[in-house]
Amino acid sequence: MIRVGIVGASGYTGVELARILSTHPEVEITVATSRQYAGKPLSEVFPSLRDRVQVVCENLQPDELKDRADFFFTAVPHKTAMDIVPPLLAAGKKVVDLSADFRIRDVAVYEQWYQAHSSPELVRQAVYGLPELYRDQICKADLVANPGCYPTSVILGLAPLVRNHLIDPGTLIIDSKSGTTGAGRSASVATLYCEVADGFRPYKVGGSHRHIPEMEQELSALSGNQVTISFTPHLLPVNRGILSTMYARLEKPMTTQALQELYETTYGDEYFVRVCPQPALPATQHVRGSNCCDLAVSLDERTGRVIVMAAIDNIVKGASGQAVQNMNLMLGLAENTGLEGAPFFP
Ligand SMILES: NC(=O)C1=CN([C@@H]2O[C@H](COP(=O)(O)OP(=O)(O)OC[C@H]3O[C@@H](n4cnc5c(N)ncnc54)[C@H](OP(=O)(O)O)[C@@H]3O)[C@@H](O)[C@H]2O)C=CC1
Ligand SMILES: CC(=O)N[C@@H](CCC(=O)OP(=O)(O)O)C(=O)O
Repeated sequence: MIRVGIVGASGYTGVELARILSTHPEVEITVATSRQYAGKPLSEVFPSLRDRVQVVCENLQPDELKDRADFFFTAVPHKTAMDIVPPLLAAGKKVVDLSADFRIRDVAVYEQWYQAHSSPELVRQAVYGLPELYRDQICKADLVANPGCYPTSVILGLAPLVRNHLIDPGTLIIDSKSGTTGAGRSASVATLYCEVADGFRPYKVGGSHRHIPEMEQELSALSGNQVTISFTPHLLPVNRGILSTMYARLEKPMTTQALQELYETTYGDEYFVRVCPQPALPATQHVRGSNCCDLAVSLDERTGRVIVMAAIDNIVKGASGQAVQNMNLMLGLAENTGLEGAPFFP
């Protein structure tokens, strides 16, 4: 069995990693960290893990952690991971970092949106962990930067159109909605029950969300030209799920059938990307608890705009499930090991 460590096990992505890894046939969780819950079994912090996960939370520094596992997930806030990852890599461990710290290849852009980077040399070494785009590099990587939740839905949704220059990127509008687990488990007024339940609101409007540079980086790489997007996130009164709806003007007229064939051809061999048959549309409840990304493409013939819809579970394909998918590739395991389960519905 491969020994796996979860750094930041007491957060929402941490508990989801523990849940997925608890039934993974090739790994065992040998260490889990949390400062607040040090000394407590993880199954006491999350009773959902009772009798399934035995590990006890510890408050450990990276130097104390490194001999306790062969493979690490860092599921801590951005700006924190950049100081935890380097000693683990120096000790010869492989790491999937769930934060944003190693996702942005241009350090100056990272520093503009986040803060000064303490390990810029590792940014160059990191591979962006979207397996459907970077599978070969991920297989050889020691450090994988797991994508953000919104970018996972958006990049998978737009890749076929952008790569083939079928849309005018200047007309791209991305409208995304996320469940509240996306905001993490720390207490804050914005995520109190009364602030979220029974309502629906946009936030970080006007190009201020920090996932914008990540999406632009990947869409620009696919296009070969700079892509600049309009992106508005919204907070849904549900625990899990992201639905992104993306609009752009087609460069030349296309039929719905041609668009459908493009998506089916692009993703036909992908286990986790499911292209909905026409006229079905994706929904967050159809991917819940799974590593699936459901896509649909539609044509607005009146305006010449194409509409792409993508649904994921933000803490599975948007975080911990994708992190395990990356681990499987990095360890030479079948990519879907431990992730084969169907979504749970209703
Ligand atoms: N939630 C989501 O849908 C997604 C999250 N992500 C990213 O994954 C990472 C984890 O997210 P999430 O689980 O939601 O966050 P949470 O806030 O729920 O959990 C954060 C975890 O990190 C630990 N932690 C916090 N600060 C520190 C620190 N300074 N040193 C060591 N440990 C620390 C916390 O435990 P303690 O305070 O007890 O030490 C906790 O276990 C973040 O970078 C986030 O941006 C990425 C995609 C989607
Ligand atoms: C609903 C909600 O608040 N979502 C978070 C994004 C989720 C996330 O974890 O993004 P990173 O991995 O890049 O930190 C937000 O908008 O900031």
